[in-house]
Amino acid sequence: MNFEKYPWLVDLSSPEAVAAIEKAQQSFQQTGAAIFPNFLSGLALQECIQDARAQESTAFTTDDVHTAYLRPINENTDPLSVENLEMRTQVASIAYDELPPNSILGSVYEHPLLRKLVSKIVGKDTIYLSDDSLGCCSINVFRAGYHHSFHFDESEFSTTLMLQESEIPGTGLFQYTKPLRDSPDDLALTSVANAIHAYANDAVTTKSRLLLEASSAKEQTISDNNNNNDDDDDDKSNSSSFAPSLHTLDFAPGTLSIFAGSKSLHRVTRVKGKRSRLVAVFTFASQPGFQNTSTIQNMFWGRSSSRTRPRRGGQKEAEEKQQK
Ligand SMILES: O=C(O)CCC(=O)C(=O)O
Ligand SMILES: [Fe+2]
Repeated sequence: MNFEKYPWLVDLSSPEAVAAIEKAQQSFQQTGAAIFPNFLSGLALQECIQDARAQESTAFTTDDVHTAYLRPINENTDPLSVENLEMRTQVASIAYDELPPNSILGSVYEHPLLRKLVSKIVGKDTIYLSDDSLGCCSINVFRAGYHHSFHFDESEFSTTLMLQESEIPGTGLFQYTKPLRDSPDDLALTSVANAIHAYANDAVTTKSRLLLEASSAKEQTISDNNNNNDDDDDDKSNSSSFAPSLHTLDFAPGTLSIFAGSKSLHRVTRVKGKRSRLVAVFTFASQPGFQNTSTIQNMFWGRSSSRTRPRRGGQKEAEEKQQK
């Protein structure tokens, strides 16, 4: 971690830390993400990039379709509903158990300070490392042509660390809406339909129901706007589609991003050029023992495992202490 750029990290109760955290909290709540440029730098960043490059060619590649909710098709709902709209994603991912046993990336993920910082920004007293032996801390590899369609994450809190940008600027962008819902039970159908309709219409093969949902959302938005004139800029709907605004993350190698992955709809646009886009994904949960479903494990790592994340020396004790 870059203690030169972020000296307040060593004391999160200092006035500097409180001010920086407050700013990040606001950004997280209003836009759906907070970023810390150069959070990792120098040799530590170089080592993470080297580990990622060493494994990228053998990482499992998914070329599959999924809904925005990353859930199986709901047979009880209209097949044309946006709930059942399947979009294509192509991405490779280096699983946690494919990283070297004592990787720097793993030690950043397990560092108690990172958890403390993320918990303050997402507004929780304590958050826990994921217990998923594949997806707790993985690296996304986006080769030329790869992209990740709009979705909400299964994991509650997502944190990413940019390692390597794609070669062609303006490609492989991480784009996200403000939080659209409070819990995974809320499908936020109208906002999701509007966003997909406005920004990813090429993904829509069967449009009729989506258009219907989007247009009913339009009516809803009009009446919301009539009742509420004090929206700030981010809340203003796109005038042509009434879709939630789409933000693009300002992402450079070493940038840490904390985003509301389970509440903000997000995607990665298609990558162009020879260099892969490499992004580490750290996942956290509000309860200990989180594991991804086997459907998600199979989709992104090509296998499923209920093994718990291996602990390094001292880690087991540190986590037990955290839970007390
Ligand atoms: O590669 C990224 O920036 C994040 C992609 C993503 O949304 C995910 O892996 O769930
Ligand atoms: Fe995601």
